[in-house]
Amino acid sequence: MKIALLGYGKMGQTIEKIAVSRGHEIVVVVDENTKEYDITLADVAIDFSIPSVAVNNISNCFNNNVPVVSGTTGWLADYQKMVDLCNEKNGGFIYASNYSLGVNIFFELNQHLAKMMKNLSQYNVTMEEIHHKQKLDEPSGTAITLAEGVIEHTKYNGWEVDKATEELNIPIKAIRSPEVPGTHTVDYTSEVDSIEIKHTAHNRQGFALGAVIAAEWLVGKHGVFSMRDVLGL
Ligand SMILES: NC(=O)C1=CN([C@@H]2O[C@H](COP(=O)(O)OP(=O)(O)OC[C@H]3O[C@@H](n4cnc5c(N)ncnc54)[C@H](OP(=O)(O)O)[C@@H]3O)[C@@H](O)[C@H]2O)C=CC1
Ligand SMILES: O=C(O)C1=N[C@H](C(=O)O)C[C@H](O)C1
Repeated sequence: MKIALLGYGKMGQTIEKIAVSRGHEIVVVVDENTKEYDITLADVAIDFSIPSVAVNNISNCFNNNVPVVSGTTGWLADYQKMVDLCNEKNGGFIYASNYSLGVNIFFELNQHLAKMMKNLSQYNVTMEEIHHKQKLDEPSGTAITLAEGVIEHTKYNGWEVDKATEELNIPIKAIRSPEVPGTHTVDYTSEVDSIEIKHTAHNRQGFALGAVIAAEWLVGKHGVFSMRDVLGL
């Protein structure tokens, strides 16, 4: 498979190693300094860039009939626009806030726990995400997905960073600490006890492997998909 890497930072470089080890070829690499590139050289594009360019990168793929796996976070206000463009162009698209197998299992666990807590109004939910200091967005995309999972099944109807000013918003604490690849905690606390679920990434390999597996899965398909589709969860 010929791959275009849109974004060649911490993730782009990790993805390159895993993709090559699985027999794929990197035919396009794009970073901040790239002036022009031919996306049509690739069978699939993998975008791990920065929030301000993600929409442009993804649109360029759809406009050139190249399926795209998007891992960039912090641009989701435009997600529906990209879904519409994908459908209009009959393209192939996967966005996931987190591509690691472990986090996708954690997402399922989070939803299952939220369903069980549905009627237990004595518990208040709080979340915490910890990431390296270079991260541009907060809260993390993963924390937003976790919050959406809780909101779907409980009394909560929104989220806020740090402190919640609305009673039914989930407060998400975003901590920045050197070198942390990504740690997420969901906590239910009552007067008498707490229930906590936590995922800790030890490095970026899980994210990168998941993104390459998603790209392998997407080639030849048309439509908008998720990691649940890829992993058959
Ligand atoms: N979904 C998931 O599983 C995961 C998502 N992420 C997300 O992926 C994104 C990238 O993370 P990470 O690799 O750690 O970040 P980095 O800052 O290490 O890398 C970002 C890259 O984007 C490049 N870039 C800047 N402008 C452009 C442009 N116009 N077109 C293409 N690339 C550009 C930068 O170029 P230059 O180096 O020249 O500045 C850099 O190579 C973030 O949004 C992060 O939240 C991260 C991990 C997992
Ligand atoms: O920026 C990162 O590093 C990460 N970003 C993703 C997010 O925002 O959730 C995924 C992972 O936590 C690492």
